Amino acid sequence: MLAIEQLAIAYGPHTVVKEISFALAEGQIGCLVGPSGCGKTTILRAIAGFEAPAAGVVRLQGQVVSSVNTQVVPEKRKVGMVFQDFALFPHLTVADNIAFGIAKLSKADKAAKVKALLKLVGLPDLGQRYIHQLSGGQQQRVALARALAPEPKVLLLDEPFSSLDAEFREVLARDIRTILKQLQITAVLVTHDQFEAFAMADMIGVMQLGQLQQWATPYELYHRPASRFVADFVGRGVMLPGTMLDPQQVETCLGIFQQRYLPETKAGDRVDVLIRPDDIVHDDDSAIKATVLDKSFRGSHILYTLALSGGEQVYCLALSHHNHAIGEQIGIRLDLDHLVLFPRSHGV
Ligand SMILES: Nc1ncnc2c1ncn2[C@@H]1O[C@H](COP(=O)(O)OP(=O)(O)OP(=O)(O)O)[C@@H](O)[C@H]1O
Repeated sequence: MLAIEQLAIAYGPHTVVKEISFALAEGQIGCLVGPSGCGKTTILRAIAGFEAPAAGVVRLQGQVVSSVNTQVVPEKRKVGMVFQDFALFPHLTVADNIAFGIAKLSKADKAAKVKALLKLVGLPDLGQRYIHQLSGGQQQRVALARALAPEPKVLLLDEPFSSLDAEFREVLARDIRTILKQLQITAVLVTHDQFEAFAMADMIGVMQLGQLQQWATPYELYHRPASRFVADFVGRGVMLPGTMLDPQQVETCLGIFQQRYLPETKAGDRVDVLIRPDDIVHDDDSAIKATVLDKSFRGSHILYTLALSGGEQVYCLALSHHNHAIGEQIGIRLDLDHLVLFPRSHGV
């Protein structure tokens, strides 16, 4: 449905998007995350037709809509957009805002469509309100309905939830995902918030300095980050120093761990092992003890920051009835499904 192939975009002498490729099938939701200025919005603008590529191709439904030689105008692309600031018209009612992009339809068709969209986004009775009479979340639902009214094939969402409370953001992201899946709309979301990306996306692209570091499912990104940058950017975790005993075993202060054969490593190599909070299990019977440095209550779980005997710090996500005080020693063990290793960065 949407394919980006070797896309490069430059502003004057600065190439801000560098040979990026990814694809989404019909109804799939992709998400671009990365630090500020890494080129996420520029990619959305290229898909919408507002930026021309310096190299590469954008395809929609198999057809080239952007290349060095081709640039289909935005109105002809069947691409809808939802922005961070909603860009709703304050002097129009909710219903008129939604009908804005479907002026060509008959009055009856327009009314029927607006009614159906209001129902779809969960605001069936608010058509006659004005925008200032709505909450931020309701306004964002109206912005979504307005973007969906012309029946786009692809929907682009640029930080659509960033002005909403963190807690509410995830709920709205899940609701919008359900709506997009119901309509089988292909969508690309740009966000700073990885939890929002996890809640919404089938595929996530992590960008850095105009390059796509990894394009993968949320599960793969979290558990098999392709680079140290992705490992640091996605999810919480620490790098625990380790030494390779052979290409299949690594020794750390938490024990010796087996892993799949890594031909590029040899005995004696120093590595960093990625340890996520859910890799460390609280276990009173374990001989390995750690001191609670900090704790953060998360409802069902507590996120502990622990100091190991050698001074290294790790996180541990424990069920919240395992309630321990700061300064207390608790037993832990490492429960790794697979190891993620990177060459030691500082040569320590
Ligand atoms: N119209 C423009 N002219 C020149 N440079 C631009 C223009 N628009 C964006 N840039 C630059 O291109 C780079 C990528 O910008 P872009 O807005 O795509 O980043 P982003 O990842 O969306 O950032 P943010 O998360 O802060 O919104 C930045 O260095 C930005 O300063």
